Amino acid sequence: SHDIQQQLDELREQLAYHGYRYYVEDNPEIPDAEYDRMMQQLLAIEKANPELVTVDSPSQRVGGEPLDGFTQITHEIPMLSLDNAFNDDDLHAFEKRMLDRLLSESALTYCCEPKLDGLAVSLMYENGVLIQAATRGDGTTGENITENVRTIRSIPLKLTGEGWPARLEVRGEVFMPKKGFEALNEKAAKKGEKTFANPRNAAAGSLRQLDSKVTATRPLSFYAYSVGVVEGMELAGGQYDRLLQLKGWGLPMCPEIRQLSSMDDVIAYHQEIGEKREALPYEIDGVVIKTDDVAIQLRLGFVARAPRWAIAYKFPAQEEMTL
Ligand SMILES: Cc1c[n+]2nc(N)[nH]c2nc1OC(C)C
Repeated sequence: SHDIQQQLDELREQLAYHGYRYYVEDNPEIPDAEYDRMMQQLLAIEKANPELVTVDSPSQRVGGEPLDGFTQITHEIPMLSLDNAFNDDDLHAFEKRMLDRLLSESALTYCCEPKLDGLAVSLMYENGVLIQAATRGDGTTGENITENVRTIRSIPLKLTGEGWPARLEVRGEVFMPKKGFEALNEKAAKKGEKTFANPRNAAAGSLRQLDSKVTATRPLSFYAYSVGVVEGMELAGGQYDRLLQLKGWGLPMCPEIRQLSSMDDVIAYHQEIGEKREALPYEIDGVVIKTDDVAIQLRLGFVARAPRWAIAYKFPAQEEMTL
C-alpha cells in the first residue's frame, strides 16, 4: 500500500479541498460522514507518526493545549482604522479632497465592500503556509492568536493555486454569521451559560479563548479585505483585483464586493447594501469605499491623528519602503 507519507499527503490534500468546498463555497461534494472518516484516518496516522505532523495539516484545526496567555505581535505595517462618512455630501467631499491633492487625476475608480461587524485580524503566510495570526490591537501591537485562528475552517492553513508571494500578510475580518450566533446563544441559554450580546462580542470572546479547543467549537468565519506585508512579487495594481488574487489562493472574499467607476455609483451601492442589510447572513455596520488604484492609494497616504502645531522636517528616506 502507499507508504505513510504518501497516504498523509493524499489525505491532507483531500481534506483541504473538501474543507474549502464546504466552509468557503458552502457547496460540499462529499457527505459530512466521509469528511469525518478521512479526518479520523488522518488523526490516527499522525498519532502513530507524530514526527510526520505538519503545521498546515488539516488536523491542526482542532486546537492544541491551552495557552497561559497571548504573546504580543508588532505589526510590520500599522493596522489603521477608518474615517467615517455620514451622508452623501461627506462622500462627495471625500472625493474632492482626493482629487484636489492628486491634481493630475480627473476621476477615480472605487472598490466598495460591506464593513463587517467583527474583528480585524492579520494573517501571515510564508511560502503559502499560515505561520502567524494577530489581532489588530492598538494598530501597532496586537495579540498572537494563531492557534485560535487555525480553527477557523474558512481560513486556509495553506494557500492553493500558484504564484503567491514568499511572504504575504492578509488582513480581514473574523466574524460570526447571524445563524451561528443564534444557535450558539440558544445552546448556551439551554445550558444556563452566559450568552453574547451580539455576533461581534461572540467573535471577540471566541478569539480571546486561551483554549483553542473551545474556539474550534465556535461558528467563526473570515473575509479578506486588504494586504499588509508583501515580499517576493508584485500584486495586482488595484484593490479589487488584489482581492480576486487572494480569492484565487483560497482566501474567502465577501461576495458583495464591487468595483465602481463613479461616486454616484458608490452612493447607489451604499443604498443597495443598506436595503439588503437585514437579509445578509452576517452583521455589517456600513460599507467601506476605497480608491481602487494602489499607486494612487500610496500617493494619498494616511492622515494620522497628528498635531496641527508640530511638524517633522525629514531627511530623504534611506531605504525603499517595501509594500
Ligand atoms: C480598517 C478596515 C476595515 N475594513 N473593512 C473592509 N471591508 N475593508 C476594510 N479596510 C480597512 O482598512 C483599509 C483601509 C486597509
